[in-house]
Amino acid sequence: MSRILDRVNDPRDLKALSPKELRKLAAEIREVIVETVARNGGHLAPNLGVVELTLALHYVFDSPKDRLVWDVGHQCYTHKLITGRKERFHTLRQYGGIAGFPKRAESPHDIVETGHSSTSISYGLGLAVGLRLLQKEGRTIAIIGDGSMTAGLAFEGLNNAGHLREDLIVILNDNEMSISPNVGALSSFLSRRMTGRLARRLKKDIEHLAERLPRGEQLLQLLRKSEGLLKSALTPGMLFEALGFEYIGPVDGHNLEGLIKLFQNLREIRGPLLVHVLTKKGKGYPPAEADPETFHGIGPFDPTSGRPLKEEGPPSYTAVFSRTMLRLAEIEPRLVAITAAMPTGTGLKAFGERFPERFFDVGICEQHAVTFAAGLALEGLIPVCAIYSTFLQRAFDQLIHDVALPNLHVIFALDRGGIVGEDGPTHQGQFDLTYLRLIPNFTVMAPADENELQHMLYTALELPGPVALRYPRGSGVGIPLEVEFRKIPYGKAEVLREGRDLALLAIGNMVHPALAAAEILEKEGLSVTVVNARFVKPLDAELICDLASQTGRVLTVEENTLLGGFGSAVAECLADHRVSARLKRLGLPDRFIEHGAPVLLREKYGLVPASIAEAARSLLS
Ligand SMILES: Cc1ncc(C[n+]2csc(CCOP(=O)(O)OP(=O)(O)O)c2C)c(N)n1
Ligand SMILES: CC(=O)[C@@H](O)[C@H](O)COP(=O)(O)O
Ligand SMILES: [Mg+2]
Repeated sequence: MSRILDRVNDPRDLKALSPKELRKLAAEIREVIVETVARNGGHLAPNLGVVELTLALHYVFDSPKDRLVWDVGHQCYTHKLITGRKERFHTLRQYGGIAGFPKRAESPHDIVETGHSSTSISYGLGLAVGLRLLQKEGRTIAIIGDGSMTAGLAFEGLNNAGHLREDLIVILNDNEMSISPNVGALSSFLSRRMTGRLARRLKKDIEHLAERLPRGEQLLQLLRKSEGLLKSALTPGMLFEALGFEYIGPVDGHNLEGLIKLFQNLREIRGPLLVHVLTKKGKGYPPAEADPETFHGIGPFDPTSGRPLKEEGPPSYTAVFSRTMLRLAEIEPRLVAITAAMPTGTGLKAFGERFPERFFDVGICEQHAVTFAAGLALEGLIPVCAIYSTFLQRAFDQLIHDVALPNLHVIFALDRGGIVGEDGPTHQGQFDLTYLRLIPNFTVMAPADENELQHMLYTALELPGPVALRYPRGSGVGIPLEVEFRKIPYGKAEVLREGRDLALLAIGNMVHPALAAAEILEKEGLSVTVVNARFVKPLDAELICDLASQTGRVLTVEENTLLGGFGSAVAECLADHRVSARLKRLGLPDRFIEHGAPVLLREKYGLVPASIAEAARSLLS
């Protein structure tokens, strides 16, 4: 039987479909999404939750003339399927295939590249003003989740849009979930249950007050009459209306015909509008509905059972970080932990369960997380801020101004440093060594393996000022974890193997590939010194200069942009100490790294033993 999806090559094709056909299309789309994500991995639950919402938006609005801006963009699969990409959808997130996030190069329907949250309202407002000033036709619609709405940036956008009174429609996709259950006062405010309770409590308080006032009976009667008004004033609308938005909702985000009618009506309304849509994360696929956190972003799984196809292997760096935090918390009562809405991804969930008083999920608020940590440090606590490398970019000024300038002892655990893979350019942790290295007072470390990670975290507890340690996504190297914690000597690199011909200086997860490269070269009669640099800042200048003088040839390797990273630090060190040596730097080029399996990307960018050996040969020739 032919699918309705086969007849949809462009959003305009939706208009020819009956309500029944649209509902069937939604079911077909869910099937394709489940099947594809089960094979390739991806963001399943967020996408299953917005199938009807996406169809209704594309049915009513005229994309790309009307600008649909998806916040984060992790929920854009239905959008991709109906905007001419269904034939290539099976390549989702694979190297050379369709990206998991909106991508301008893929389609004119993808208005911006996204991956980081909470940008849609600001982007949308800019687009709306641009359309008006340049007298172009079109409406702007920003679709933002309740989790993403917790960020300051979203409120900066709302505040400005309410002031400008611009034609901007904000769709708040409220599923009461971030990746984990959504947190914070805003989340409670949005929640319908709280609204009812709050309304009842407020009514009781006012009645109590009225009883004690002169002419209180009259006031009470008035109050009883205006009960409906009071209730509506206490819906989430109150907040958005105060910010200058017309509030509509909450409405059922899975009632396709209802959504279509609503959007048709409000298409004609001008000014800033906020439509509060209630959806269910994982809708239509029972395992994802039951456990939306696991199915938020997932690797390949068995679609029948919903069970992940787990690969056996060493524990991940995240798991080792998680375990070490639990152990350190037992010996250091001042240790506290902060996550910006990523308790599971960063491995801090276990810490939160074991030490709820010492754990803080601040929402998708990296900037706040960093300054909040600074406040904790000012009072003498030792905060560990665990934030993915890519998301810490958000808090660059907070790192400099709020933490480093007052030289506060905050520890930054940067997970997902280097290549992350299938999430692509928005998520690669390719800049951290560079953006941290340039900040005064910072110590910047990267462990060679999971065992060194635990020792570095232990060491970080006693180092002065801000300390960052960055480690990669995925499995460790398989090095057994020593039971006793050990201090890493401050600013000291470690010589792992000695040789005459060349000094191979590696940082972080490039240390083991460097050792493997040295093995290859040894078989060819070339003798290489391999150094685990451990510190990007302070650099072990003495050792580096000695080795450069002895061998005359230095090869650096890092999984970071070559601009201003570890290799640059070595080049500066040699220049500053007037040591002349032939220097070659391996690392990521000055471009955004595309999506694809990490093993393919490392191969492509020359960060595997064979390429490191090849670079060493060319330096020696
Ligand atoms: C700046 C930033 N921090 C963290 C993340 C990781 N992240 C991606 S989606 C997400 C949850 C988003 O929740 P919500 O907006 O409600 O969307 P839902 O998945 O519930 O549809 C988080 C924390 C991110 N993408 N960007
Ligand atoms: C959309 C988003 O930003 C997150 O869901 C991210 O994809 C998680 O990445 P990990 O799978 O590496 O935790
Ligand atoms: Mg949500």
